[in-house]
Amino acid sequence: MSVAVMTHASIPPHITETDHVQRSLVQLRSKSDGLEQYIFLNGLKERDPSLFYKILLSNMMEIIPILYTPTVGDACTYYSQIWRHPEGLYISIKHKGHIRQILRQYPAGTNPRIAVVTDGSRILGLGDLGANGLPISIGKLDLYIAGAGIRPSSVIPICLDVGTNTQRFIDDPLYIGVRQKRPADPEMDEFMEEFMSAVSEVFPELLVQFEDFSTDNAFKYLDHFRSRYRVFNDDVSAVVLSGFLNAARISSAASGIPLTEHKILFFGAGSSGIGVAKQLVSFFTELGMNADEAKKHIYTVDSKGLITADRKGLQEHKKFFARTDYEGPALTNLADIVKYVQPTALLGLSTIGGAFTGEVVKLMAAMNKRPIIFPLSNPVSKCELSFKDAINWTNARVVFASGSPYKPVVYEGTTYEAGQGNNMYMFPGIGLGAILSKSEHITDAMVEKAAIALSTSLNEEESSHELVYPRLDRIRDISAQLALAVARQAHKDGVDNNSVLRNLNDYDALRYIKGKMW
Ligand SMILES: NC(=O)C1=CN([C@@H]2O[C@H](COP(=O)(O)OP(=O)(O)OC[C@H]3O[C@@H](n4cnc5c(N)ncnc54)[C@H](OP(=O)(O)O)[C@@H]3O)[C@@H](O)[C@H]2O)C=CC1
Ligand SMILES: CC(=O)C(=O)O
Ligand SMILES: [Mg+2]
Repeated sequence: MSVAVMTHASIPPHITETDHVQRSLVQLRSKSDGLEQYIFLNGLKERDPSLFYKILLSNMMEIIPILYTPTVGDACTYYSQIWRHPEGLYISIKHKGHIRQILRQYPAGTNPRIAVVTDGSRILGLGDLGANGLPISIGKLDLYIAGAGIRPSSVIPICLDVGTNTQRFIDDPLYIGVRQKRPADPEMDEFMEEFMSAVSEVFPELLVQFEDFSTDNAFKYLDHFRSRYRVFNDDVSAVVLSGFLNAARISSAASGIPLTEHKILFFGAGSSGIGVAKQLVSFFTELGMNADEAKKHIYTVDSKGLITADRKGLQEHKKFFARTDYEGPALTNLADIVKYVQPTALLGLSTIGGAFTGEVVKLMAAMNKRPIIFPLSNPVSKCELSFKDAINWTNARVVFASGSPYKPVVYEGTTYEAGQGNNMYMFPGIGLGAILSKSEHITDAMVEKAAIALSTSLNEEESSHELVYPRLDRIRDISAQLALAVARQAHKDGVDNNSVLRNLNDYDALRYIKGKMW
């Protein structure tokens, strides 16, 4: 119950809604530890949801890094220890065979529209956290609410509790999940079939966002379900294309190298690295290149080094970008790979904190007037490069965006701001656009158009500061623009079902979208 409607005599006379917002913020700020702040906010949401959302909506820059990356990484790591009350849904492997019945127990009369579903197998860059992964789904949905105005009653965080391969959790007496190893593929595939069919039947209007599945399952289940259900995978569709386009503009202005001649080195070739690389190829093909030409601009690196086609036992998802033009001994050291490739852009989606060493960054700076360096792994402990080092090692010439936020850095009297290349800019708008256009599926083109809308959303002030992503406090406006782009593309792809939105001009469509925000 919010303070405004509290009438009980136990409420002191001088408690007003306005000062209670301030009081709650003071309480939050009195905690120096991020995890304690997370626990406080989590308790506030349980006690007084309307106060929680009021505080969230008016203090997004401060609160989002607690509910989301980086602090949500700690909340996941320690979720079994900090668990206080039920939130979200746990669908367990033990429910296999009767998942429909479990879902039907969800409170009657609610009509969830978006579920973020994780199986906890690759939470941020923290690995297999099993049932501790639920806060990532909760955090993403808080962003849908804050960033795109989705009603809190329309979201449903789900953790698929199928086991964990992290032995220390299985051995931990406080671990909240089932104490067993993850099932073999056939059993997991059956479980996922049953879950997707049940959840789509019980909640017919639901859009499902897969989140933080391990590489193979991320690709497999997206491919498997996307033409049958309303589903997308946030990690495969990460936010890099839009930031890269803005960064390339800045870098090209200094170097004269046109966009179509950039060379992009992906450090990390998992679900995100490969997903993002494919988006870039798709974008280059729209500029007139064929896919073979486009992929020549992209180099990928995994834990074994530069990915080349002659490598034995190469996983399926790595084959498309495997280089056929490298001859010589395997290149395993990143500095050697940078010397060989001479990239204009270095993107990190590897989960390896600090992997972009002084040597690597200085090489990038020696080769490029404005090197593009995006260390995108989350949370901060897994980020390949800190903003401070990036600025110092490049004499502030770097064009930078990281997955988790960094504070501004002062270098020789000038203050520089880090871009936050995080898919939090994308999924709220994609979800809103998909819901409002009532689209049956989320096509690649819808995601790509959202990325392009994001890249063109910078205002003059942001561009003049050479930002590559807009400021977070404009996220509502940005989400509306992305939702419009998504809805328009859904129509072109023949998957939308809302003729009202379809027939409005852009001005009225934006008003319509904003009018639907909570
Ligand atoms: N900023 C954002 O918006 C997003 C950020 N991310 C972040 O990206 C990271 C990766 O996610 P995801 O792609 O799903 O994870 P995956 O586990 O699918 O991929 C990780 C990749 O990094 C490679 N890798 C691991 N160790 C090394 C190493 N020592 N040297 C070089 N490469 C290495 C792996 O190699 P191998 O294949 O050989 O195992 C694999 O290709 C996570 O930290 C996640 O938080 C993800 C989505 C969005
Ligand atoms: C941001 C995100 O989705 C990730 O790091 O996995
Ligand atoms: Mg993710």
